[in-house]
Amino acid sequence: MASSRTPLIAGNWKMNKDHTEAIQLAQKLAWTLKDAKHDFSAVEVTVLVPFTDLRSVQTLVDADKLELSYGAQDVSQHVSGAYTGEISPVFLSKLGVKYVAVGHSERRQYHNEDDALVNAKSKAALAHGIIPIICVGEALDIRKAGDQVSYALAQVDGALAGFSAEDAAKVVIAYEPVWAIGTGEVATPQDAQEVAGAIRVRLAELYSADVADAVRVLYGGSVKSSSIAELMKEQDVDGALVGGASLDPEEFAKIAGYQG
Ligand SMILES: O=C[C@H](O)COP(=O)(O)O
Repeated sequence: MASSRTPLIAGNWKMNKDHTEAIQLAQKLAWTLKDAKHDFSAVEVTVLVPFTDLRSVQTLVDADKLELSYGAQDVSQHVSGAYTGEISPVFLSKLGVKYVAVGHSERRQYHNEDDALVNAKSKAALAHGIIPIICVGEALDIRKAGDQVSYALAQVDGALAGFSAEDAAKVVIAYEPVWAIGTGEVATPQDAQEVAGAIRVRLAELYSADVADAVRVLYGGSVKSSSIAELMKEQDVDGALVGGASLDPEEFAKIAGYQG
């Protein structure tokens, strides 16, 4: 990755860990990172936790003055009102949330989220000071057809429609090929670079070289401590969105410490 961007290692806990388990996991992660003398200014670490864990994690982070940041896995595009079951970006902001995953493939698949909704949610997050981690990536049939780049770029175009350059520069984009999520089948570093590089070129076309340079592009899909270092050698891969391995604090801390 280029040195101007701070790498981000984000753990997506998905629908795992209740609020008491969340405290234990976040605490264990913080201790493990501390023991490893993790330099948060060199590699940022965040955990995206279930909504019901946020208050507990916030309390722990505040009480222990942890450098670990935290976020949510989804957000409503609305601020308030008759939207049963939705969580407002205002609520997340009040809980000190730094990041929110938007358009994860599991949301797209199980909740029919489309690019227009991803766009609206990303705008809502940014409007309340929360950085969206916008997820894009192709299913296996699209990869087999060789259309992975055009597919991901269309998702990026849709997610960023109407964004100012200033707002676009703030987002994080996670390239997560669906066929690599939870399957143990990690994309090769070259696969990750192909799409991450194309996303950066598109950002330069849509906005400017400065915006393209500012945006962090993560790779996600079966990332482990054994695969992260090679992925991070790629010029346009600026970090990882880690699912299963983020539930093991020692493994996740090793991923975050990939340089060491
Ligand atoms: O958000 C994370 C991704 O879906 C990757 O999950 P995974 O590391 O379990 O494959």
